[in-house]
Amino acid sequence: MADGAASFGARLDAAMSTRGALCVGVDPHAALLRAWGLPDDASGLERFARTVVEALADRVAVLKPQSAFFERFGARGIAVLETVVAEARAAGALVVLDVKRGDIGSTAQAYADAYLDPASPLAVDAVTVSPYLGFGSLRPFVDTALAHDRGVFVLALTSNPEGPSVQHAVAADGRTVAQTVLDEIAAVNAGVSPLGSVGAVVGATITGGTGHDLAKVNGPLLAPGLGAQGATPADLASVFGSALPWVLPSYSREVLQNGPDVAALRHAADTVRRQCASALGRPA
Ligand SMILES: O=C(O)c1cc(=O)[nH]c(=O)n1[C@@H]1O[C@H](COP(=O)(O)O)[C@@H](O)[C@H]1O
Repeated sequence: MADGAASFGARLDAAMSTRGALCVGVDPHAALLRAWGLPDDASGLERFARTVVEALADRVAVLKPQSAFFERFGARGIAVLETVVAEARAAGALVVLDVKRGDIGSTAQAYADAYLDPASPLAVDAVTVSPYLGFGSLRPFVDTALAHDRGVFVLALTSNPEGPSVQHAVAADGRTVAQTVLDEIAAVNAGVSPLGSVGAVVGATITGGTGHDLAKVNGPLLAPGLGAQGATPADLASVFGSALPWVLPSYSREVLQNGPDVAALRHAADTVRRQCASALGRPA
């Protein structure tokens, strides 16, 4: 454990206990900026993202900005992202930057330094990463995260319909590609209590009993795909089975479409948090 702080897994576990299991994505789609009456430029981006932070950062466990929506405004967009990350963390939310990185090891280290070293201007609590250059290529992310009490969420069973063509492919030893990813995560998290700092991304849309062993991951299971992509809290039990205690449900558009009214954003987040709590068997 670094810096005398608690591990990301421990901080997330505590946040899910005190604030409830909910991640809200900060996804400033152009269409949402329009719907909020904002210009599709860096000033509109800033108003949008800071309103979400004002509404939700003091009450939800996790905020998850989607990096591309900030990057599309260049340096000004990145400056907004830095502000949003700092304000969200100051208000007590954990920040997971959805940036889906993955590269050869030497370059992966530079990405890890950019997002997971507290000395970086863009340091966050955790990032999303892609294992499809081989799980071993993620070692710099995992090592840097653990050294600084940060986390990573590794794409395993993504919510998009194209995912299974790669992730359900069967490797030489008979496991699916996704199961090999889940097993690698489990190995990193083995023996860690209360929760490992390496999570898996498992879409709530992955219904139909895929037979993957999620319970032994011993880390958080980020579950996007709820709301706008069609999955509902009622799907969580069949997708996650005995792994329900580790599920972190994630919504973006379903909540964001209620802005810019702060009270309406709070009400929407509270509604989905309660619906998910009931599905996950957590206190409301
Ligand atoms: O890593 C992610 O966050 C992610 C993984 C995945 O499998 N599916 C998925 O939708 N996401 C992200 O989660 C968010 C979903 O947004 P909504 O569909 O509006 O709730 C987007 O920012 C996606 O990029």
